[in-house]
Amino acid sequence: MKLLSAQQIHQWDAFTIMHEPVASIDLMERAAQSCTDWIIENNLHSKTIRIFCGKGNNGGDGLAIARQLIERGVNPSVFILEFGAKGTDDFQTNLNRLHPLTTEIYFLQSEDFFPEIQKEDLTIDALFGSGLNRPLTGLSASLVDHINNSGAEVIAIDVPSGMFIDKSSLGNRLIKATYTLTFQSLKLNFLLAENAVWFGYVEVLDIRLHHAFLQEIDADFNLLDKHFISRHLIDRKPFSHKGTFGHALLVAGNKGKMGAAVLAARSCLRTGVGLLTTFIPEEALSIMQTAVPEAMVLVRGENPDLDKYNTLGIGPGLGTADDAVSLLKTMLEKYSQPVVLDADALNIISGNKQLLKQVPQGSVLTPHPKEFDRLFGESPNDFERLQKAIDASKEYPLIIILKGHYSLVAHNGKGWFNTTGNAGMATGGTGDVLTGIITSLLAQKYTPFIAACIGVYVHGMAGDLALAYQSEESLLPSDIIEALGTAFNQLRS
Ligand SMILES: NC(=O)C1=CN([C@@H]2O[C@H](COP(=O)(O)OP(=O)(O)OC[C@H]3O[C@@H](n4cnc5c(N)ncnc54)[C@H](OP(=O)(O)O)[C@@H]3O)[C@@H](O)[C@H]2O)[C@@H](O)CC1
Ligand SMILES: [K+]
Repeated sequence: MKLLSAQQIHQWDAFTIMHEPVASIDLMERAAQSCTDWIIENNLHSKTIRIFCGKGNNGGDGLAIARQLIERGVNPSVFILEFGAKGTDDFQTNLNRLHPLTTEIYFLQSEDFFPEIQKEDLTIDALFGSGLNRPLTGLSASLVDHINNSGAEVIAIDVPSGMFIDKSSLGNRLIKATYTLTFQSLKLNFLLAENAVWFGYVEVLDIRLHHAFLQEIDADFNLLDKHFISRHLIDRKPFSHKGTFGHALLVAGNKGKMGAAVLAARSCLRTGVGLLTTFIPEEALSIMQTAVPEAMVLVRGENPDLDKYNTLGIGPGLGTADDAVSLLKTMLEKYSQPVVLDADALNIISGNKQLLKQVPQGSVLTPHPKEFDRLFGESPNDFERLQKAIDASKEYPLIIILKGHYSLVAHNGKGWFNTTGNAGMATGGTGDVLTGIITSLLAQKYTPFIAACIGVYVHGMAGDLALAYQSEESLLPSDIIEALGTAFNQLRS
């Protein structure tokens, strides 16, 4: 699923108007109707409702919602923010349609006109939508403060006012929404942690924009979906044998950090690798052989023939001491197939940036935001970090997974967001599980990009499935590993 920029969203609107065809005012009516229906279905219409409108089409939506609520026996009051601009045509038409039905329409020319809002009221924010082109100031900003300070629940129409769709809103004056009803599809702004406190619960309302438009446009960002993942799973043929599914070498673990190696080994095996060898410190031999009897073990100091392996997974629990640094250097010098680099492997590279150039083409890096910043430099906000990940995927022939609530797979200058997973997964060890999964997929000869996509998706999906018998508090990385089987079964069904 493509994620569109603000400009593309306006083009989609125009495309639908031309090709359905539908009049612009009727498309607004449809959008407003989906909001009105949602408000009634969720039983929010019994509250005192105050609708705040700008004079663009977002405000037009607000006016249409007001009329539709009146037609359903609800009596909202409407407040129109006067900020000098002339209303759009559809705003004006809806204002004309509303006038005969109510006297509760007020124009806000200064703060003196702001209405009192009780905590128990419901406010609808239709001030600014995707047409926002600069941060809010003056009267608009004061109105946003007034609404936020009331403590009343807020439904933001399309986007919380003050929030940009496709650039950072950090430091902007923003409506703090309880719910955001956004039209047709998720947008980039809803995928970033820095915006999460402002948009509340997000519901995507289908307003039947023309699907043909999506085939025509090129999007920089996409959402991974189940269909895409299922389509790329390779069948396990009846006559296959363990050699068919590759041999992975997992370079992981150090004193006090063998748990990371064990988790990565177990998730690698549960993802279907044919053979797994772990390359661990000698003193941890019995830990690994006991915890993961399915894995073979080589101990550090031995000199493995790397050509035997279809891929390497390097990093979980490795540490960053000198022995780990020289081990990573040797691996990168000797091995030329795509590998997975995580955790301490990334931290070592941050301290030895020249190593980045030695990482084999097609390798998958899985940094969390802090690791990413150490590798590629700090960013003032989430949008810039995202852009840096995209830029790095152009500069280096690598796949970069920027981990987060919606992890981003950056490849060849484009980004794919993962949609599975939950807050319970924000705990130590889940990254090791992901490394094991992707290492396994690479060994099975998935292309690195597909391995990264399937990896993040199935990892999050297993985390979601594990919530059937765990809570977000109690979820452990081992539960994710246990649920991998169900996740793969569901993806193949
Ligand atoms: N596409 C769809 O799917 C559908 C979209 N629909 C709806 O249309 C909405 C988009 O409407 P829109 O384009 O008229 O823009 P909107 O956000 O109302 O802003 C209005 C004007 O405000 C101005 N302005 C900007 N920043 C400002 C600031 N800081 N302070 C003060 N003024 C500022 C700027 O004008 P300017 O001042 O730059 O001339 C801008 O043009 C969309 O979110 C959705 O609700 C549905 O009805 C149908 C289906
Ligand atoms: K809004």
